[in-house]
Amino acid sequence: MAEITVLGAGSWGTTFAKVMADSGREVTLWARRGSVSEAIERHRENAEYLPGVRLPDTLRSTSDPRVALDGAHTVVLAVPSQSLRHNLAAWSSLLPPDATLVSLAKGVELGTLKRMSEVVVDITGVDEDRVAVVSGPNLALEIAQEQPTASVIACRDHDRAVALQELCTNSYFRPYTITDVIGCEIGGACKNVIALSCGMATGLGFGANTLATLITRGLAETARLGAALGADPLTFSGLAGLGDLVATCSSPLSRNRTFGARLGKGETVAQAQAAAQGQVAEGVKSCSSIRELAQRHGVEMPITEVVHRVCHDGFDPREMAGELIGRKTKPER
Ligand SMILES: NC(=O)c1ccc[n+]([C@@H]2O[C@H](COP(=O)([O-])OP(=O)(O)OC[C@H]3O[C@@H](n4cnc5c(N)ncnc54)[C@H](O)[C@@H]3O)[C@@H](O)[C@H]2O)c1
Ligand SMILES: O=P(O)(O)OC[C@H](O)CO
Repeated sequence: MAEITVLGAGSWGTTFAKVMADSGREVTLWARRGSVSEAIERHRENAEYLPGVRLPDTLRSTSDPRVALDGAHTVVLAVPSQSLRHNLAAWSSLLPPDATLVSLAKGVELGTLKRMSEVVVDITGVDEDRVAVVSGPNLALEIAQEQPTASVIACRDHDRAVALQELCTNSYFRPYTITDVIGCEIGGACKNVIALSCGMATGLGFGANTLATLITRGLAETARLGAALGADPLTFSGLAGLGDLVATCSSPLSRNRTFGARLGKGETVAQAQAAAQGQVAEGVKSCSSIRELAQRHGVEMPITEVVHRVCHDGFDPREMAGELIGRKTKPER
């Protein structure tokens, strides 16, 4: 049906489909619910996720994955991390041979502790050179409003990353390429957990010093995990590391930061979950898988540890500061 297919019509899937359509490409967006694809076709709007954003006429939408995937040379996966395996298993036989598979999800799978590109390889059996990852300071609504933004495309196959870069470069979206898939994915997954901690700090009434402390030490523990997994340390000072961390930890648009702020103000996890209205705050689940991954590799991640305890063990966010500040003193690096 189109040269590019985006599977998942949430905030980011819809926005990334718009980015590629605005880059002059034919894009089909698959939505789980027929009502969403019909509304996009009829009204050029995905009102639930991006109210007020007009979608380009060249962006088509369907709820039939067979129709969506027919003839695509690039398939973009835009469903939440913990549902990727299940969804991809259903789509696997429909994937066109040789298509580039692009992951937008930022998380680490519970149980397997795999990054999203590893899940893609696991399910489809494709060579890892065919899998690309997009990450960076990319709050969907700002990009949908065409605010200037940069991003990173990571793929072990540099030529494939450049080809994808050409497909999604336009007047408001500037993607860079890298080959460090591990660093890109670890940066994207960990920043959600650090954003939860920043949200908690904000909800508790703490100011800029606390936020800067969490962002900087959050970056340090993310980079430690990345190094243990074989990432390039420089990736963490780039858009998929520091860039995404700063955007997510500072913006009220971030679902993770917002979720954390609700906890900091005294809401329960269930209340914060209900307030999210089905939109995914990936860090709530990934704090557990990242913590386990860190333990497996002997990496210390104290902020992730505390976030996990708040989200899953009933730890009171008001105790968070004492817990982190009261740790044994040590050199900065
Ligand atoms: N929203 C952003 O600003 C943004 C930016 C960059 C990356 N991301 C990442 O992109 C991924 C997708 O995020 P999003 O913002 O589009 O999420 P979202 O919550 O807005 O929507 C997710 C989409 O997946 C569908 N979905 C939800 N659960 C599903 C399931 N179990 N099976 C099949 N489909 C399901 C929803 O119907 C929706 O279409 C996440 O990993 C997120 O971290 C989001
Ligand atoms: O809304 P969040 O917290 O899922 O963050 C969105 C993007 O990942 C920011 O880059």
